[in-house]
Amino acid sequence: MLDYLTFTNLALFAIALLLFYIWLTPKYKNLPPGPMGVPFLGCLPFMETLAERTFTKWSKKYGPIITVQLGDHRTVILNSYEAIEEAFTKKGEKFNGRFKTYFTEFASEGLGIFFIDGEKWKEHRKFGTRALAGAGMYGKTIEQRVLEEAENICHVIRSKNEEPFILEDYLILSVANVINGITIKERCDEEGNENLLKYVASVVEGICLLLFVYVQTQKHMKSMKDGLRMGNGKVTSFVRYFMVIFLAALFDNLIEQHQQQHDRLHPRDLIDLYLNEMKDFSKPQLRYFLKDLFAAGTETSSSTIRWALFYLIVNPDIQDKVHKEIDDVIETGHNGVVRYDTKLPYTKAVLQETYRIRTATPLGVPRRNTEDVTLMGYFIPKNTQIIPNLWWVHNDPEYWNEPDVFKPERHLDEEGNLIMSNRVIPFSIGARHCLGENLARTEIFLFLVSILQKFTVLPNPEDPNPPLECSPGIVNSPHKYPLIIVPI
Ligand code: HEM
Repeated sequence: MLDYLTFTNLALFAIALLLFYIWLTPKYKNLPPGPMGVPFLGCLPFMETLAERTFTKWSKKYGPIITVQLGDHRTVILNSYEAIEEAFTKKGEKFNGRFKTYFTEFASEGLGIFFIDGEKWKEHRKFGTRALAGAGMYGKTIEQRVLEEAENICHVIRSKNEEPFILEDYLILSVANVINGITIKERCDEEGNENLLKYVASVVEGICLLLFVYVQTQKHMKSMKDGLRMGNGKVTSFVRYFMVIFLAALFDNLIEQHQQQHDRLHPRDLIDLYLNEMKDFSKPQLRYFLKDLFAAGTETSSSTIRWALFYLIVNPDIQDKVHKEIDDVIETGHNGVVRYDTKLPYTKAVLQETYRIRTATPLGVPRRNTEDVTLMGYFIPKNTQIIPNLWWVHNDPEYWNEPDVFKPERHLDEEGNLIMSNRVIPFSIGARHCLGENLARTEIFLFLVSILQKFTVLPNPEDPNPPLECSPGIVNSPHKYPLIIVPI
């Protein structure tokens, strides 16, 4: 009898909860169609590890733009180039917001550039675009900085004497040091490198842990403490390095040094420029701005270089062609200087194919529409989470013949000239596309060419197949794999 009563009470409670949930959920007419979810979690229980694949599956059923409830968040997935273009380019003004979650607010405190919007974003975006191009700074050009770091990587490779080693550890530092050079003038010394390595490692760890589901369910956490205990304390250490130790200690010291030595007429780096140009200077805002540049620019670029090397290992004929093109074009042998505008169409096609086949951020970075808007005939209420499925744009067989095959030739015309396809959009599009796109393209190209100008990248005999599977998370990074790199 008691069991029967308990069961009835529980069932009534569940029904009441369900009705309450349905009552709470706002109803809109003409939303893009999509799958039904379950109360509170929405569609999260039906997601596979690689969210981009699940969205693509649903899109095949419901159309190129779909509504998916992810935990608390009403989300619209843009699953075709046309949908992304209409939203981010043609109606860009309305889609330039960033979607805010409990996590984004906690990680940014509403500062920096990545997670802000409105006038403050516009001002920092304008400033950041000029600063990352080195405009208005004294000293080396961006290209010189990148080439110095690329040379440094080549020294490291030589020092390994053809033994297998993990390139990633050095690559990520070199890429971070390029940003260092632009933002805080100096390359890190050995001690600085250690700090930087710890910081970058924790960012990477954090990025991997920020799996889709985790980000989407923040509101369901009992408390922040519970949230931070997830992942065996890794999230805690990530947050500690990310926000407290590294940010406050390193960046604040640097900002103060810059303030003391400030020479208005000779800005050396981004901090000097910031002190010169930004009307309402605030140390925390600058600290988070610097943090965003490091966090956004390290793992993405270094992963892309590693993917390119992995694909060249499994396609030695393609690597031979790259070597031949570099030899033919850069006349003075292995010490010849390469520039970003050096005409290496085949090598650039290899990179374009790498950007396509292993999209660094398969789902971009979620945006938010700042007002009610109609998109492809559907209504999208203000403050909806908007996710572009960049991975599918790069892998849709309607546009890419055999999308799983690495074919640089698909990006070349009959005369061997590079075709810049508007369907390869790893940096996203519109006014809020990647702020570091030019810097990233320059460093990825110059690092790759500098390495292949001097070395051949070989499979490791102990494990001849580099891991090519996509990894889940915000950034699609390759797994660690010891490379053997030998002089030509
Ligand atoms: C392969 C390398 C990279 C890829 C694939 C990449 C991709 C992206 C993507 C997809 C976004 C989101 C854009 C959007 O909302 O539509 C983004 C934003 C951003 N990226 Fe990158 N990125 C790379 C490298 C870099 C580098 C080197 C930097 C700077 C040092 C950088 C700084 C940023 C910043 C600051 C944002 C936020 C921009 C804003 O909100 O206005 N990225 N990136």
